[in-house]
Amino acid sequence: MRIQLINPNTSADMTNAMALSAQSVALDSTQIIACTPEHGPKSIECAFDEVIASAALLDLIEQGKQQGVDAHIIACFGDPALDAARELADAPVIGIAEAGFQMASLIAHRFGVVTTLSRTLPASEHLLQKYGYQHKCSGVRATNIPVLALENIDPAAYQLLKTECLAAIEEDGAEAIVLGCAGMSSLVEKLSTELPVPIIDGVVAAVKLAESLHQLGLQTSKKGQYGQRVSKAFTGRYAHWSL
Ligand SMILES: NC(=O)NC1=NC(=O)NC1=O
Repeated sequence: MRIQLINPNTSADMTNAMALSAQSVALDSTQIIACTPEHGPKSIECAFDEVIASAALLDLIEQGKQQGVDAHIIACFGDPALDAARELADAPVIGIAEAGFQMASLIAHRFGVVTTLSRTLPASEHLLQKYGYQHKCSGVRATNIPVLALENIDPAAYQLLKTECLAAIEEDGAEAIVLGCAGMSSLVEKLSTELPVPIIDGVVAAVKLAESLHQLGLQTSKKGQYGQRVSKAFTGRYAHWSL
């Protein structure tokens, strides 16, 4: 199968790092097609970043659809444009936050989320409520590590991340941890050896969910919410979306 792995920010190094994680768990028969938008923010850390990134993200979804990919992964913890992408796509579209929550809910009574800037906490809390996992989450914690500081993370920042994970476990009662940023994907192995609970990265969780859906022959339902978008004209830079 072919999985389109979309990093919605424009940092190619981050795309490459998450592609390595994805490939490390993918079946031999799975091809990971990693892509980065040409336009948009270098990282997504607030509502403005997310909205701007979403337009280019949807162009990539359409590109993947035309290429006939078997699944799309939106590899940003805010799951930006996930519903819109599902209106466009026929293949499954998986957001890494939803994938991480789902995997955590299968192996722990309560899981914690440890993310980047504190201003992204409401977004994570919103997704927990939207997906129906609020009752299984022991709490969402921020490290205040900027997304791009996760690339080649320095020892002080890593220690900060580990400390928040330990606090989630010891103070909040987290029995598993979902890492709240695609940029943390390369840190799962090290954290897993140093922390007493399962550590879940939404990127690799999304890859395995995509493979399962493909093997079961399940695609996005086009009835109702994710049915074809409403036909209308678009103007200016979005004229290509006219339907
Ligand atoms: N919580 C986050 O900040 N998530 C993210 N921002 C990005 O640019 N990529 C992420 O995964």
